[in-house]
Amino acid sequence: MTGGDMWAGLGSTVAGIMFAWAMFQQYVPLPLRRYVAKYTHRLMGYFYPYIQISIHELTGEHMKRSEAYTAIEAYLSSKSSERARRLKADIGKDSKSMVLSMDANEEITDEFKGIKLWWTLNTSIPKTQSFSFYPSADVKHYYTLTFHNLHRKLRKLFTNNPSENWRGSKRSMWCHVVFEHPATFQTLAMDPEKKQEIVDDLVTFSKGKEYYAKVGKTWKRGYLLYGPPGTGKSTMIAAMANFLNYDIYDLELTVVKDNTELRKLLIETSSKSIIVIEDIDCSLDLTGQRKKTHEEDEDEEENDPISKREKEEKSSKESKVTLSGLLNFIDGLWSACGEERIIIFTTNHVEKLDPALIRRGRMDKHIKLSYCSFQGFKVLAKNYLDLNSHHLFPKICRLMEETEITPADVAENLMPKTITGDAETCLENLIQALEMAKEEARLKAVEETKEKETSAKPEMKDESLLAKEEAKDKDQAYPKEDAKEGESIKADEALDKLLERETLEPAPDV
Ligand SMILES: Nc1ncnc2c1ncn2[C@@H]1O[C@H](COP(=O)(O)OP(=O)(O)OP(=O)(O)O)[C@@H](O)[C@H]1O
Repeated sequence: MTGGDMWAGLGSTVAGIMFAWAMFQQYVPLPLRRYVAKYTHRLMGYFYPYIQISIHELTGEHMKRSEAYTAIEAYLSSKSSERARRLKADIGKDSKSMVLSMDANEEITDEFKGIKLWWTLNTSIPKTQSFSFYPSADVKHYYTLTFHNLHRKLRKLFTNNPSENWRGSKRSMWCHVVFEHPATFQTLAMDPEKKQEIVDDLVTFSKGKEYYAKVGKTWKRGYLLYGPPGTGKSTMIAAMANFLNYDIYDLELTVVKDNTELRKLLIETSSKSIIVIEDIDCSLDLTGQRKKTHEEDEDEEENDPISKREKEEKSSKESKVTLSGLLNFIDGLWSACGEERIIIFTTNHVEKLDPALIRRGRMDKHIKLSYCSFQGFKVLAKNYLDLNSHHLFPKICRLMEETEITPADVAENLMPKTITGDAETCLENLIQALEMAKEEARLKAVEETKEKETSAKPEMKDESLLAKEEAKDKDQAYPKEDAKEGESIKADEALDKLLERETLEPAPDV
């Protein structure tokens, strides 16, 4: 086939397609055309793995300029002058400077959190004007943002206590950033069986839509994560979110004004999300609020006017969320708005929490995160040093049985401190840290025993003094008429000696 034949063949194919398209548009009824269009789009979707988002310049009934369009224009302004080939010049707001922006049908490549994006400025021309060469006032502009389907769902981390650079809309009480924590259940140092149990629980929950509907329960689940600092509570939340592909709402209770605001925040959370209240024991004086009666408060205030004023000032700044408000948040009627939600409380002091807050049904699963076990260490050794075994492992195992160390401390020691730092040095660092922890624990125990002894002694002395005073009182109240002065002095001396002996004897263990 010659080049000329090929071009002639291609030309007639294109003409054939265009003719068929014109026939289709003219003679096929609209509902059928729509039906065909719908399925062609779906089919195209399999081959075209990109997502496109259009942001139109004029929106709404009154065709007002969209805020989003203006924001994108401003955002792209500097990028356009650097990267676009065809630029549009305009006079700036101050009428002195020239503002450059991308021209119609121009494309700019951009990057967001490592994801490649394309911005295009498009024009849509009304059908009646399609063949006019002159710009028309009816020509509408819109930006198109294109990115790969893979990045369609970026997990988000929301907060109700944002710092300056957090994004959010004026209407929402939550602000967000893209959630990018790398933690997974694989990298979590924990006993494998316990870990598997949690994973199974999450899978059962996420597939439980019908089950929850059948038993008449809202599709939500509460987890209480408790344990000492550095045992992986926050890390586990991140692993859960990554595993389930859920967003996280990090609820800072101390900045929530009152129960009404708490309810509003709850309503604004989306499905497929984890709502977290970290350090719940520090967030609110929940136990105090319940136990302290009103009368007690009044008594205290009357006795101390300064404390009353201080309290008033403090309470005007502090959150007025109450325990009952929080209980309502977890399982009140409003908590049923939305589904597939997990609520997590974390605490370092589970014993401080009001039992009502963490009873089963509210916090369905209580997960204790504890000091690092040898199994946990092996996970970290694999993560940090790519080691499955080492001749120092048995020593580490023995030390871990003898002392307590958090996974955070183990992780810190397993991180090479220099570029040339090898696995052996890291393991030796860990052994050193374990030996230090063991020694510290021993010294602490000695210190505690001493403290117990000293705190027990004054008590005994006090009791003895009391006995002495009582005896004296008795003597004064019922003076023995026949007792001679010398005898009474002797009795006192004997009592003193007795007391001296008692205070010198070691105190019994309490
Ligand atoms: N179980 C664990 N598995 C893997 N890494 C862990 C684990 N626990 C802690 N770490 C490491 O220690 C760091 C601190 O842990 P994390 O913040 O999750 O602890 P926490 O229990 O939430 O502490 P806190 O109570 O102080 O908030 C993490 O960034 C992680 O690198």
